[in-house]
Formats: sequence, structure tokens, C-alpha cells
Amino acid sequence: MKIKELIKKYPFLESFFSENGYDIKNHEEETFEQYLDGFNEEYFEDKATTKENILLELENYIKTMKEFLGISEDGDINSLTLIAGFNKSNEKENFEALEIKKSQIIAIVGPTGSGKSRLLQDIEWMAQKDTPTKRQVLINGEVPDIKKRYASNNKLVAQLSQNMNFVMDLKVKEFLQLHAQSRLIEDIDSTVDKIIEEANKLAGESFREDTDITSLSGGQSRALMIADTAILSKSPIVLIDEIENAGIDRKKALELLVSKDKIVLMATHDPTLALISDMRIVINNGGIKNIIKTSEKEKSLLEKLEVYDEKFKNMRKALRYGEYLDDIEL
Ligand SMILES: Nc1ncnc2c1ncn2[C@@H]1O[C@H](COP(=O)(O)OP(=O)(O)OP(=O)(O)O)[C@@H](O)[C@H]1O
Repeated sequence: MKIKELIKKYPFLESFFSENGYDIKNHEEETFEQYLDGFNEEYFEDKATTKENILLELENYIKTMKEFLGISEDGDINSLTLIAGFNKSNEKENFEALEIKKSQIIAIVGPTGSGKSRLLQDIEWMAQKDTPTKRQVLINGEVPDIKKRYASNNKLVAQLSQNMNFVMDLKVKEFLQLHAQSRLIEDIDSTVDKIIEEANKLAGESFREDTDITSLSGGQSRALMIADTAILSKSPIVLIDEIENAGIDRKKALELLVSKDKIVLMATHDPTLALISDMRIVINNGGIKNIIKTSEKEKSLLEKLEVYDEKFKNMRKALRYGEYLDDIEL
């Protein structure tokens, strides 16, 4: 890979090159190996090293930084496998193993208290038969790297939970800038603008970049976190707990999150969201009772449901703005 492409992929390499005194400015079209070929023997003798050792050093640096930052390569995660555990009555769940592939959306349905959030937590925690359900989670068919599981910045999974409270005293823009910096985003300003723009498309009432994050409403904070996750987060697995309670445009939110080639699992009571999904996991008494693939017939219901949804949305909006509902036709 050319040096230019290498830096684009791993922006942290800029400091590796400059700190080690490699002046790569006029060599960006070359590979690092070609660049080193331009060095004379004395250089290596002087540094008591070899070209191979330097290349190895670069490789190790990339590996360490990727682990530290929790960066996974695109395409690293192709599947998530759930292996059955036990329900609250200690009976085995009604399936053996479920493989979920990249770009699939899975709905988790079931009555209140049945264990939907527990399933999301099992995945977030990469459970290894060590949670109350005794489920096991595999990534690409294997037990996930133990480091990924315990890393404090575990970026394998991004979770949008029901409760979203900010405690920091920052403006929206400052908060997003900090987050983008920590993710080593190159073009921070335009990325931050894009997140604010998308979040405002999801939120009912718009907010500005200089709004204090602590004064955002529940729906606005949720909209902000969804746009932030969709645009900034590289996590290949996204878990969503009841997006419909957030007072945001949930369909748009889902489109934003799913456009990124991720695995999405969401606990929901909403028929539209359930039917948008490829399949739904039915939970009862703490265990998976059934796994239903969304049928063609159900998918065809979706269009009609969306018409009703639009009507409900308009009615909600009209109510919020103090209008009469006389003219709305159902
Ligand atoms: N298989 C299980 N074995 C033991 N405890 C379980 C099991 N599944 C879920 N629980 C526990 O049951 C409780 C309720 O589960 P959970 O909060 O996941 O339900 P929920 O479906 O998300 O409910 P709600 O719709 O109200 O959010 C939790 O304390 C959870 O840890």
C-alpha cells in the first residue's frame, strides 16, 4: 500500500513517521518499503537495524494502535452467532444456534420483562455462558478475542439504550468535536456539521450547535446519539433498545444506522420496525421461544403500515402544535 493510502487508513501513522524521523513528504506515492530502499547501507548500520526490522516495527505499531483504539478492519466482522442458553425456569431455549450476518436487521420482540434487554446485554458483553441466561456469543464463528471483551473502549458493539443522560457541561458542537477527535476523524468540522444536520432530521424540535447538551430533550439526545453512532462509530454491531419511545423519526433513524453495513439488533414493540427487520427473535420468560423470518406477505404489509404511520406522525405533530385534528382522514 502506498504511504499516502496507509496514512489515510491509519491517520495515527503520521506521528509514527514524524517521531521516527522519516521524512515521507515527497514519497507518499511510494510504499514504505520502497521509501526505505532509498536509504543507503550506512543509515541502517548507524541505527543498528535492518529494513525488515523497521517494517516489522511499523506492522507492530499498527497492530498495537488498532487494539488500543478498538479499530476493526472493514469486513472484519461478517457474522455474530448466538448459542442457546436457558430461560428463567432454567429450560433450554427453543433453538440451537443463530447466525446473524452483516447488514441484517433483527428485531427482538416479547412482553415487558421477558428478557429483551437481557439479550442485548448478552451481546454487548459478548457473553460466554457467564450471564444469567448462560448464552454464548461468537464472532465470525469463533470465541471473540478476550481483549476485545474487556477493553474499556470496546468498539465492537455500539449500544443505544433507553436512557440517555448527559452529565457533561458542553455545547453540542464541543461534545461532538471531542468525540470525533477521540476517533481520529480527519475532517472534524464537516463530520460534526453532518452529525448535527442528521440529528436534526430525526428530532422533532431542532437544536443548534451551541445548545448545551444537558438541556437537550430526551428525543433530541437520542437523535444526537443515533446520528453520532451512525456517522462516527466504526462498531460493526449496533444494539438498539426501543427506539420508538424516543420521540424521534424511528424509520429515518434506522435507515441512517443500517446504511453502514452493520449488524443491527433492536428490541421493539413497533410493527413497522419489526417488519423492516429480516427476522424477529421472540422472547418469552427470559428465553428465545421462536425465530421468525419476515415473510413476503408481511413485507407487503409494510407499505400500508407506512401510510398509517405517516398519518399518526402528522396527527402527533398537529397535536403538539395545538392544531385541530378535524381535517385528518384515516
Ligand atoms: N434467561 C434468564 N435467566 C435469568 N434472568 C433473566 C433471564 N432473562 C432475563 N432475565 C432477567 O429478567 C429481568 C427482565 O428482563 P429484561 O429487562 O431484559 O426485560 P425486557 O423484555 O427488556 O423488558 P421491558 O420490555 O420492560 O424493557 C432482568 O432482570 C433480566 O436480567
